[in-house]
Order: sequence, then C-alpha cells, then structure tokens
Amino acid sequence: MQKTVEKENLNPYEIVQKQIDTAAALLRLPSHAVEILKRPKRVLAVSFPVKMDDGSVRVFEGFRSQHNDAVGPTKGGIRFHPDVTMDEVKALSMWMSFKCGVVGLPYGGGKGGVICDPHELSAGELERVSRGFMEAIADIVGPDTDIPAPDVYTTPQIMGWMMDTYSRLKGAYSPGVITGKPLAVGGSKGRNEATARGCVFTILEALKDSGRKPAETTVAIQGYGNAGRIAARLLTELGFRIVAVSDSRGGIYHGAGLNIPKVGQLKDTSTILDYPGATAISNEQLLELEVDILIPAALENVITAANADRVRAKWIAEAANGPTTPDADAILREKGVVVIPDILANAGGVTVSYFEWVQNLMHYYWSEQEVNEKLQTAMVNAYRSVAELAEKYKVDLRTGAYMISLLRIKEAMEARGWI
Ligand SMILES: NC(=O)C1=CN([C@@H]2O[C@H](COP(=O)(O)OP(=O)(O)OC[C@H]3O[C@@H](n4cnc5c(N)ncnc54)[C@H](OP(=O)(O)O)[C@@H]3O)[C@@H](O)[C@H]2O)C=CC1
Ligand SMILES: O=C(O)CCC(=O)C(=O)O
Repeated sequence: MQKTVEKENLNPYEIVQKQIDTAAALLRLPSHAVEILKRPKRVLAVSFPVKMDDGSVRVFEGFRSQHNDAVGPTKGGIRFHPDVTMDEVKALSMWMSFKCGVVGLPYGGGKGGVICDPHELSAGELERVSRGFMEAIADIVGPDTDIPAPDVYTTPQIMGWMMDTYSRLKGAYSPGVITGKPLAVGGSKGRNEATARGCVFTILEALKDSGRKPAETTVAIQGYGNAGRIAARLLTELGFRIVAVSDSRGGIYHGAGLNIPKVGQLKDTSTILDYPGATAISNEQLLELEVDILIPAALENVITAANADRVRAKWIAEAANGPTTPDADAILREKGVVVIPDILANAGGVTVSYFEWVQNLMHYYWSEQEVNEKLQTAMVNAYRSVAELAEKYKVDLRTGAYMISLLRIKEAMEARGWI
C-alpha cells in the first residue's frame, strides 16, 4: 500500500502560529497570552488608484498589519511584490514583534505590503504607488504608533517619498514616521548595510563557538539585494569564500570563490549569470550545495520538508524572513545543522532603524562608527542570550529566540494590565 505523505502547510501565518505554540508550551505561558500573540491586533487592507504613464488608471491593493504594541509602537518594513498576501503580511508583522523582542527594542511588530511588481513600473509610477500607499495607511502609522521601513523591492528613495507624503498630509516635517530614508532627509548612517552587518555579527558569534576561522569557510547566498549582496561584500572583506550567489533569475557557482566586486558590477550592468567561468545553478541547487554557511536572503519557504534532508550546509543564517518551515527545522535539527533564525539573524536592520528613529526624535545624528558599534553590541548580546537560553532548555536557537521574546512581551502585557 502506498504511504500518504501529508502535504506541508506553507501558509506563513499558520507557520508563525506554530512557532509561537512550540515556545509558549515550553514556557507554560497562560493560554490567554498565547491567544493574544497568535493574531495581529489590527490589519488594514487598502486599495488605491494610480495614474499610469499611458493614461490608464490601475487600482493597487495593499495591507498594513500591526501585531502587538504592548512594548511600544509597531515597527516593520513595507514589501512591494506581486506575491504579497494578507496572511504573508500578518506573519511578517508577527516575526517583527519577536525580532524586536530578541534584541530588546522598544517596539512591537508591524509590516506592510503592496501587490505589485516594481520591475514593471516606471520611476514615476513607482513614486505614485509609494505615495498612494502611504496616503492609504497614513491614519494608522506615525512616529508614536507604527513606523514603516524598507523590505523586499522597496528602497531608501521610496521611504523618502513616503515620508514626504506623510509630512504633507500632517502639515509637519515628520522624519520619525519611517526609517531607511536617504541620509539627506534623516536617514541613519549604516542603515543600508545594517541587515547584512547584523547577520554577519551573528555568524561570527556562531563560528566562535565552533573555533572555525573565516578563511576556512565557504558560503552560498540566495538573493542578491540589500541583505544578500551586502552580506557577500562584508563576508568577503572578512576573508570568507563566497562560492555561490543567486537572484530571481538563477545562480552561479565557482568553487574557488567568486570575485564579489565583479559580481556586483555584473548585477549593476547586465546579470550575475554572465560571470565568466562560473557554473549556472538554479536557486534550488544553491540551497543544496556542500558549503559551510548557507544564507537565504530572498523569500519565505525555500527550505521545506521537501529539500531539508538535501541541505549540506553546517550553518544556516536566515537573512530572509521565514525561509525555513517548521518541518524543515525538525529535519535540520536532526542532521545537526545550526540555524540562526531570522528573528535573530536579520534583526540588524530594525536595530539600526531604531537608531534612526531615535536620531530623528533627538534631531542629533551619529557617526557611522557609533552606529556600527552599537549594532555590534546589540547583535552580540542578542545572540548570546538566545544561545544561553537554547542551551538551558536544550532547544534550537529559533525556539530560544521565541522564548526570550514571548517572555518580554508577556511581561509588558502584564505590566499594562492586559492579562
Ligand atoms: N531590507 C531590510 O532591511 C531587511 C530585509 N529582510 C529580509 O531579507 C530578505 C531580502 O530582502 P532585501 O534584501 O531587503 O530585498 P531586496 O529587494 O533588496 O532584494 C531581494 C533579492 O531577492 C531576489 N529574489 C527575489 N525573488 C527571488 C527568488 N524567487 N529566488 C531567489 N532570489 C530572489 C531578488 O532578485 P532580483 O535582484 O533578481 O530582483 C533580489 O536580489 C527578505 O526576506 C526581507 O524580508 C529582513 C530584515 C531587514
Ligand atoms: O527596519 C525596520 O524597521 C524593519 C525591517 C524589516 O522589515 C524586517 O526586519 O523584516
């Protein structure tokens, strides 16, 4: 008789609820606290018209989810992508709460998304979509309520337009409403590199435990945007050997190590696939390469029950949000693969966003060195607290990270008299 294999649930909202249940059970959290944390406090669905260059009008749809504001205002990026769904945005907002909790930032989680493909929009259309979305959500965001930032396919320029739209609507210059802005309008030095830099700090901490040196270590990176591309640069500067990278069009592999400045030049002028002498690989193949460190830095659900047993990396540093499913986590744990979870590995971005917001509120700006030092302290402390708790409870780093966060949010909810 043929064995029926249950199909894995890839809905990110249900995945994050499962992750909460796992950590909450270990902590014996009261069920009413868990029930609050398993759903966002508020989700706004919007549609807004945008005049296209050809004179037509297109209606765009988007979402903003605010998960939990017990600790402080909600915070998290805005994604422009054709596959955005409300459940994805809800999940991303929940991961933001737990990410802020891991680092101890005074924020809850938020996230936004617009269903669109920015590659198909002209610069003018992109600006009108950005301004249209900010106008649609302006009533629920603000420097003291919910502070957006960049995420997939959104940029500092888009943050600048959104800040301008919000400031015009409110009749007051409000740089603190959004982070990841250009430096000229209150952006923070170091924010652009922060997600990758934070991820690198967690990798260095993880390797420290192993005694392994960068020069002996190979890396494959999926996604070559803000997180992936800058991680490749920073790791190269530290002496790591980047043997494979990819973007939405596919990947390249070169066992002797890729010349990362050359890859960057190709990315800017043609495609990374033109790299001379490299073997073309698919995004699926990249995940299964025999490397020391795998960095998923693109989208969710790339390491699942279907391929986790073929992953050969020793460490996975999740620069992306939600790249690994719970079933894959179990398989990786069994194989002894160390997963530095998204809510820890990519927390550098929101950490420097927090620094940007603080600088905006103070009207006083820090040097890049100050920002990077504060980021290093925050990331190293976060990694060590998570590793310590994980060791104490004999759980993986993801569960340890959730436990730290759940406790912090629960404590805030108690202090406010919600539970
Ligand atoms: N930006 C930030 O501050 C933070 C980002 N993150 C997370 O990091 C991840 C990447 O975000 P970010 O770097 O900002 O986004 P970017 O838009 O800067 O880059 C996304 C990259 O992913 C690639 N990509 C898109 N689809 C696929 C695919 N199906 N397979 C492989 N690669 C693909 C894109 O390819 P192409 O270049 O061809 O379009 C691009 O190189 C996301 O999960 C995001 O949520 C987490 C914390 C903070
Ligand atoms: O910088 C921020 O506020 C949030 C970045 C983000 O969206 C994320 O960490 O996933």
